[in-house]
Amino acid sequence: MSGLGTNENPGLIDPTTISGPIPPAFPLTAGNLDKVMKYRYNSSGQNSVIARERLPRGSHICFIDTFTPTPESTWSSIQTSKTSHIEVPSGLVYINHSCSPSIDIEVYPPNTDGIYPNGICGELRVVADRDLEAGEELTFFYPSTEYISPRPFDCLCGTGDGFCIGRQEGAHFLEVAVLGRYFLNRHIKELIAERDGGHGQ
Ligand SMILES: C[S@@+](CC[C@H](N)C(=O)[O-])C[C@H]1O[C@@H](n2cnc3c(N)ncnc32)[C@H](O)[C@@H]1O
Repeated sequence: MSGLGTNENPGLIDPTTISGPIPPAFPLTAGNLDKVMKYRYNSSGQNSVIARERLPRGSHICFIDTFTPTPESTWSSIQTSKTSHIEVPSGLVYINHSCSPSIDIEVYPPNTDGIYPNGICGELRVVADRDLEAGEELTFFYPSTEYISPRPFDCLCGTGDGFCIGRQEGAHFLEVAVLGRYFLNRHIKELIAERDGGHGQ
């Protein structure tokens, strides 16, 4: 998620344009997300999403079934293949980036007609190596979906020097040694392999 492109997500306000809390634009009841998550305004001045209940590592949280294809990457879009992006007009847009994420987002690419089979373009799962605790923020590693983020930002995830990537700009700007710590989507692995002359992950 990121960017300078035109935001086609009606009602969504860029948190960097206003100081202070902005009410979330979407009710969590849409898509029954309220069963598993709640909103919280966090200490970094960002809207965020937290877990309602503890969920075991690797478990399914929800599918992404409410989305709008968008022609270019924006500050709030998610990349679903080398060439496709979606906006999510739901509570999922408030999931922040972390260098020690609590969830993975696996995206499914559209077919050659730009259609997402079964109307689903991705799945949210708890990361494979630790449980998600009740009240813990849902975060994912943005470079796991984004190859080049049009609006980079200084990361406030707080995981500390030596682990936090510092500036989130997309996977293109990260070394394989760093990327290798994370779940990565297929299009990111392929783009990194192309970047590195076929010798990527
Ligand atoms: C789609 S929004 C996520 C929701 C956002 N917190 C909000 O309140 O609307 C993506 C933006 O959130 C901010 N953001 C997300 N994760 C961040 C992080 N770890 N550190 C700093 N800013 C972050 C950045 O401004 C980024 O462009």
